[in-house]
Amino acid sequence: MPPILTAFATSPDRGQGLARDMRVRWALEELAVPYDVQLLSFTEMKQPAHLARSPFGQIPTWQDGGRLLFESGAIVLHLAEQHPGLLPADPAARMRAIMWMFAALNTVEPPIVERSMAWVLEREQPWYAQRLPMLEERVRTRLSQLSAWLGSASWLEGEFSAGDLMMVSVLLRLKSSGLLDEHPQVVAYVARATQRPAYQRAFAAQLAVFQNA
Ligand SMILES: N[C@@H](CCC(=O)N[C@@H](CSCc1ccc([N+](=O)[O-])cc1)C(=O)NCC(=O)O)C(=O)O
Repeated sequence: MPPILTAFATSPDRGQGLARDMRVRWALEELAVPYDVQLLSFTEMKQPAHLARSPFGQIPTWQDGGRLLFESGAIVLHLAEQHPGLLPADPAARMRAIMWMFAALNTVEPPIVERSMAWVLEREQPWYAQRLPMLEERVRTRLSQLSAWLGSASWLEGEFSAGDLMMVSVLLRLKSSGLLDEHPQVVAYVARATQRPAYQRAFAAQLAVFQNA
């Protein structure tokens, strides 16, 4: 029985690949690991059967035989440890690639999500107009720092790794914000990654869910 990834039955992003199952799908395609998808409604995600998979009632989760994981970062790391292709063999280089996964999730993603969620939840509030510049400045700071590190390099550390996959997955949430466009080297980095055939296959698969919903 193939491993099972859980995902939204009807993604709120209309198939634009912003839900966090997308980064796991991308890793699976890069590693050529076959998998099935179990689509869940918002209601199903809060039922005991799914809470047993994710205590937070979220997607994605990963079930492979007796192994059960939640957290997209943990799932991608597990897959990258189990299959060659997303982490270097050299221990020092491997740790640097994993370091960039943490940087994506712990340093770059938080201001991006905070800005995005403020729009979703606070845009009608009187303080939103005053708060937005501060939120955007925090995102700009990380984009500037990332751009400075990248320079004209193709990837964060030589070869494409799970660190790049996670970083680009995080940056894509800025796709419609205009903030990325202020950093041409970051724009080129994201474009380079999303032109990868594995990304294209993963994107098409999750878009098909929305189109067939
Ligand atoms: N840290 C966890 C976070 C998982 C998570 O946020 N899951 C979201 C879906 S991806 C987050 C997401 C949702 C929608 C968009 N969008 O653009 O529409 C983008 C990202 C979820 O299950 N939400 C339902 C809930 O919390 O009840 C991980 O990385 O796996």
